[in-house]
Amino acid sequence: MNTTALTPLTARRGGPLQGRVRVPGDKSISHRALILAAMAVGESTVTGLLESEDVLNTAKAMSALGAKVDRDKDGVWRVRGVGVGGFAEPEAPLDFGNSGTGCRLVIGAVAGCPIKASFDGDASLRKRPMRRILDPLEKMGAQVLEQAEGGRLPLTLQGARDPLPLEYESQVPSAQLKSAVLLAGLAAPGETTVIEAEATRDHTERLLKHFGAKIVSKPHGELGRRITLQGQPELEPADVTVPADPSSAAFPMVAALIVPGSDVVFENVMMNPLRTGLFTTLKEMGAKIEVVEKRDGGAEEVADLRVTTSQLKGVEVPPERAPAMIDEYLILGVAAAFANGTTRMRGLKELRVKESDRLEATADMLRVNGIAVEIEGDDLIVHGKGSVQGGGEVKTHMDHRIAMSALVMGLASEQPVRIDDSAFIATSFPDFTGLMRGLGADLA
Ligand SMILES: O=C(O)C1=C[C@@H](OP(=O)(O)O)[C@@H](O)[C@H](O)C1
Ligand SMILES: C=C(OP(=O)(O)O)C(=O)O
Repeated sequence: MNTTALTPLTARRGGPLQGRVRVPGDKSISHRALILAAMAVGESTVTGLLESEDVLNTAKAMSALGAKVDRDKDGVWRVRGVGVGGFAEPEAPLDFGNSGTGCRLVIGAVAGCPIKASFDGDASLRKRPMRRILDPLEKMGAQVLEQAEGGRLPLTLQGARDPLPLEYESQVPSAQLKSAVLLAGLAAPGETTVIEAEATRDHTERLLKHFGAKIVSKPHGELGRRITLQGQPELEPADVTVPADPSSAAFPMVAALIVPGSDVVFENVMMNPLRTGLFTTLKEMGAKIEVVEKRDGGAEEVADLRVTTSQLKGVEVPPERAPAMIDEYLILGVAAAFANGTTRMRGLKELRVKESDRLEATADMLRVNGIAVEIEGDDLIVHGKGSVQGGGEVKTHMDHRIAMSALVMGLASEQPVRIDDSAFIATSFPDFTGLMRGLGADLA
């Protein structure tokens, strides 16, 4: 990513948004499909892979670790895997750019192999906590040879020669942490168990099953899961079809809700209940989101959704919903700004350790555009007035979701909204501006 030259972009109020769109493939599933295919024996295919910078960095890492990764002319990805424990030592440091998911999951996968590998990322990723995954991985036999302060990137890991299984009670609600331990556990004999107090997205579990692993997930306590993986399976190659990413759909969806006269159909959106917290919240706010058709999309249920402009009202968002919408609070902040009344979003601690401090960033994005916002502990409180003044310039802090949220806000605010840099949108949604312009958005 070229971080020297900034590429600002401005969103202006215009006509209604209308049309039928399919947003790109789910980012979480795309990373996992590549990693598991690289750990299977034989050739897997991935159709509908999200071809964004984050995912392409994972694809490069899989090649550097010895898998054969190719893209057909028709866009299908073919991965010839090396088997569990079979990664080769990479010649150069693995660079994950802006991607926490790619980096943490691959560290987990490498931790179970007897190789040394170095991991790095951009300035945003270098600030993010890695100790949360390194602690359990060290218990499984991996050794951290070099690390920046606090266990951050860049770091060098010696994977375990004889990986140990682990029973791990996770202290943070993080699917990346759960996945790192499970991927390391693939190479360990016996059972590796992750206990989470609050269930997080379960794509790793679903895909592990799809690739032939034995894995059982049971309820644990009121909100949690206990997930047990049988180690040392021979993963079978599989075909994965990636559904549309609900976290990407969130941006044009909120745009359709707040731009007067809009009517947009979103095709094939993944409806995994551990990802649809935003849809639930928007409906509670009065959003017209209609399920046109539901289908079984293989490992995940998918639906076509029709979204029409709606007058929204403020709501309270409970903390236990956070894992099912952890990446959606920025765009929910925009919806809340256009709602009538106060929206209180509770329990947002994890937002502080994403690509940026998203709790502060959401507050700043809204404040520079005339919205009254408070942060109380881990809660974000947005005082919506039914309309937004706009006119602000939003700092994006190398964070794609700030960039897209601020642009959506500008499509319905009285004055245009400008972002300082649109480059990082490419990490998760490379054709965001093209898709939005196709619906009628004024982005220039
Ligand atoms: O596992 C994943 O694919 C992801 C998990 C979440 O991160 P955490 O595990 O850090 O909560 C989320 O924010 C990220 O965009 C993708
Ligand atoms: C937090 C995100 O991704 P990652 O952790 O993979 O950088 C995100 O996409 O919002």
